[in-house]
Amino acid sequence: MTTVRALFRSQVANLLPGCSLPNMSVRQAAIEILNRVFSDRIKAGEALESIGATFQDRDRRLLHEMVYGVLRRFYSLEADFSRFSRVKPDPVSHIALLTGTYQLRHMRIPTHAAVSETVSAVKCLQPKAANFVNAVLRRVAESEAPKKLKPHQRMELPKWIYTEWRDAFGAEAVSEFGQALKEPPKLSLALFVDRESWIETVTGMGIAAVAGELSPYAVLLPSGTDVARLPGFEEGAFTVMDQAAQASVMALELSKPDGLILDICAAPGGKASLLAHRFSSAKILAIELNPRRIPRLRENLDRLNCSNVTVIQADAGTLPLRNQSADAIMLDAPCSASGVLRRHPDAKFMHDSEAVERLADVQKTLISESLRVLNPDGEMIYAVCSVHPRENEKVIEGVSELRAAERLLPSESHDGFFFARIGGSASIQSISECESHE
Ligand SMILES: C[S@@+](CC[C@H](N)C(=O)[O-])C[C@H]1O[C@@H](n2cnc3c(N)ncnc32)[C@H](O)[C@@H]1O
Repeated sequence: MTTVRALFRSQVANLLPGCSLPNMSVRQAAIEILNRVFSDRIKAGEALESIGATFQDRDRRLLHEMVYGVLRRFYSLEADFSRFSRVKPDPVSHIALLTGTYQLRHMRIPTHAAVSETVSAVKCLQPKAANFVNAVLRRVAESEAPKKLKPHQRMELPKWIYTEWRDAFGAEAVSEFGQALKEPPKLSLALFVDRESWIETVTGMGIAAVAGELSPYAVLLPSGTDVARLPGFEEGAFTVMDQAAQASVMALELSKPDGLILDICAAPGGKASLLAHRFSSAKILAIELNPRRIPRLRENLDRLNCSNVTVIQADAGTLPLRNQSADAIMLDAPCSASGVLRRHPDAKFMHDSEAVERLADVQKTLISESLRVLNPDGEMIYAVCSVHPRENEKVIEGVSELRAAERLLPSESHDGFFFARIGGSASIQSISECESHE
């Protein structure tokens, strides 16, 4: 299978003198960031944070829109310009054509500027390709967007994801939620103060805020709302968290109000903060493997006034805890993030089908280790922000004492999410054992 990464692997842009930071143009920076995402699997947010920091506000917003726009619309953009290119473009030209076509089709930038500025960026990065990119973009500008696209291009999904979802959920359902995945999401908050009066205050400021239906803590605001300007930000009145993720925390039951809850795979702390507010008499242990993510985790928990949470750095595959010592567990396992593509469209390019298999193995290991430390009277939630059946029901196939499982497919008002409630005395039968009993 040709993955996007294989296509871009061969080349990282070699910058010419005068083309590097701080002289980089917005288009050049967009090409550089996208190249890092496609070839090095650097997260778009991280690349934008480092390269984007050198730009003024207006240019930074433009850069953000170009990068995320290309990531969201990659497949239709590629189908569009490919009609006018007889040769396979080199990596820099490929990304420049995606960026130029995005500006022409989806941004209110005059045609002349979209083409010439993109070509100038190519002159810096790959001078020999400038004429080619210029010629193709001119043809795109003179033509209409293609009327016919393949289903995976229409849904802006890699072909393997489209096929897997079509087979699992049906073409109609995929086309419905695929539409939601293409658009930037609403801002979803978990609010820790009185919801009704906060919504009233925000509505009074001219911002349309509504209560979310999946969690009593959820509030939805228009996409692009500036979080820092909302009342109570500094005081920790809320955290940004999709309402589907909140629903997974709301599904957890704790039999002993002052019991010990483990929040496994905790950074940056969204679910830990909701657990802390929902179970204010409980002791919560937030466990995170990656030491680089721990300062942000602590900072968030401090801002959100979660004094009942202790953070530890540990591998959830071998927890430093005694058997049956926890009363409840929230396991938010690492996954392919296929349910949050509208928020993180770069996730389409980070994982291939084989990676999903490897992630499913990790998820099973973490469930098994969680069950070791869980009290038989307690319960755990297994949660992932992916809707691939291989990371959902397949992972829990051999688990006994499965109390409930829910998959929320992405929609306009929430991300895609899966969570399962598992009883503390559950055991795991391996898949091969299940098969041999059939
Ligand atoms: C989906 S994110 C968790 C989001 C978090 N629960 C929240 O609500 O904000 C997954 C996290 O798991 C961490 N992680 C991955 N493998 C882990 C392991 N073996 N043990 C502990 N943490 C792990 C990652 O570093 C990452 O921070």
